[in-house]
Amino acid sequence: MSLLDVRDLVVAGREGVLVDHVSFDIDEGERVGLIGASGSGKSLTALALMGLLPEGLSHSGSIRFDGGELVGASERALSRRRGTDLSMVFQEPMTALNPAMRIGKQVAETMTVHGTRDRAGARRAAVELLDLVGLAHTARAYPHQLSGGQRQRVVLAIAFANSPRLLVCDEPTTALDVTVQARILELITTGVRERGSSLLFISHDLAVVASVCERVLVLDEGRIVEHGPTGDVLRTPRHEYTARLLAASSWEVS
Ligand SMILES: Nc1ncnc2c1ncn2[C@@H]1O[C@H](COP(=O)(O)OP(=O)(O)OP(=O)(O)O)[C@@H](O)[C@H]1O
Repeated sequence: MSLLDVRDLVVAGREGVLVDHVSFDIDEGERVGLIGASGSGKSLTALALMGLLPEGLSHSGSIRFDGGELVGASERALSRRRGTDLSMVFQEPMTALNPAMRIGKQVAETMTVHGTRDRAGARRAAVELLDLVGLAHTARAYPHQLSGGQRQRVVLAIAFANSPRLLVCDEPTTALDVTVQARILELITTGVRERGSSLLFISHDLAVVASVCERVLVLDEGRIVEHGPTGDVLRTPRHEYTARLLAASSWEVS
């Protein structure tokens, strides 16, 4: 059985259908990329999985996580899942951080809120997690005192705090300087590998997807038009849309 099994996911708003009968699954420990042009429905697919769709949008279909149905689950059940079983990293780290709280406390709170550690244990674990992302000295800093890349590393420490079974990353390096992107990608891949977590990785950057993901899904206007092992899809795209995405990208067959 797959860890995540999405069947016929539809996300709709007042203007119509935005994600159109999307189906895919992710196995335990598998790293899957979701690519597609701007507006193709990548973020809405991810937000639906997390139970975080913006107001005015609704979803239907089935999202089974470890056998349990998430569509129609109570907000209480979903928020219990978020931060423990499921974790999400967004493009802009400031959206995930509390500007008025010290970094160390934010990381520790992820664990105390979900009851995975007591306060003293969470404090110790927070220091270790920050150390792992190369930020041991920032526990007492506030988010505005850090660079964008450092903030995204804090977000990763928080995302990994409870060893999620599925990490969803939505363009996690797009807002960052090219020089720090590689570091963030490395932290994501080692983080999921060490914990045996699965990964759904959204990007419009095919080179990044090729370096991180074993399998890829291609979304076009809300529909999955192609999927398969990353190398196969990027080397010999079957769908004309994927070929166009490739032509527009800097990714080169190696
Ligand atoms: N809150 C909303 N209400 C109505 N329509 C929305 C809302 N959010 C997104 N959309 C529309 O849904 C479609 C898919 O959006 P989505 O953000 O999932 O695209 P995306 O593939 O993630 O794009 P990008 O790469 O630019 O982030 C777009 O046409 C977008 O305009």
